[in-house]
Amino acid sequence: MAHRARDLSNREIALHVQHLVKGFSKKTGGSLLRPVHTESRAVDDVSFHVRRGEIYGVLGPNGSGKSTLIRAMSTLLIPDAGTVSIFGLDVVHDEAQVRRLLNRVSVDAAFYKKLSPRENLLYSAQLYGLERHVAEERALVTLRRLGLKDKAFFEPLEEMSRGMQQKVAIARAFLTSPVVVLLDEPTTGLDPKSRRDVQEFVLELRDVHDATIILTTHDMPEAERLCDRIAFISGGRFVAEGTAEELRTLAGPGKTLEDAFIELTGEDLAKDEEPTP
Ligand SMILES: Nc1ncnc2c1ncn2[C@@H]1O[C@H](COP(=O)(O)OP(=O)(O)OP(=O)(O)O)[C@@H](O)[C@H]1O
Repeated sequence: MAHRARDLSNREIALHVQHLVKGFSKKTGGSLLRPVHTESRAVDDVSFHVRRGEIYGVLGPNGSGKSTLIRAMSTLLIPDAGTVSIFGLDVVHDEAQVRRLLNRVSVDAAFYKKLSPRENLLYSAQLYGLERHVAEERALVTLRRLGLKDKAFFEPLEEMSRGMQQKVAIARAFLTSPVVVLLDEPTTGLDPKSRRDVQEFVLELRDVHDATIILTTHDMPEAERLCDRIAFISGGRFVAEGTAEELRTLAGPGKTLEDAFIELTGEDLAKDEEPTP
């Protein structure tokens, strides 16, 4: 399951996050007319870099800041402080150029549910300025690769399982052949077959297309299988970073990645995990 660490030290830096902070204001008391708001940091001074062709995992429990981090990296949220750059381009100042290099896949992907994957993907292709036949061919190749039957391409999305919809979201993200891919919990809630299809696709993206991938997960075996390096996030902060082996070693001889996570964050990831169907 665990793979040997690859040496990526001579590769260029694809993504560089420096002292990133993003907070949200929440109503914590007061009255209807005089509410009291408190600012809490969902991402609290996070710094890391990812090299070209690397798969970097951010592992943390519910509410630890994973999605906020992904959204800030993908230009959807403006950081309160700190910077994110993709191949030297700043995600805030060079947003249009960054969007050509990067795409995000998340479970909250918006689709026209009464339309088929084909119709949804062709609509997105039009927004991206892609030619229809190029987009259709690319989407079909990705969906077949992810194990979706051709006939599902023409059925309404609302009739599809969550796993199938997630595969369509992945195919949409790849219409533009992004060089940096942000995958926010790509396999959460998927059945074992779909989970494996998605994981194999992620490895193929790295090996065949030289993509740089940042993924968030709750799933320890997934992080060990896919990621070159892993960061543990807790309360919006990175508490440790390294290869799975380095993180296990931090916890001591004979320890698992889960032991390391509990020891370093004081939290138990297993309590969040959705039962595998
Ligand atoms: N739009 C928002 N407005 C207010 N608070 C928010 C918003 N988005 C996130 N938060 C808060 O920020 C914190 C981090 O949330 P985030 O969704 O980034 O965590 P997560 O690790 O992705 O969780 P999950 O695994 O459940 O998706 C939480 O306390 C959450 O309530």
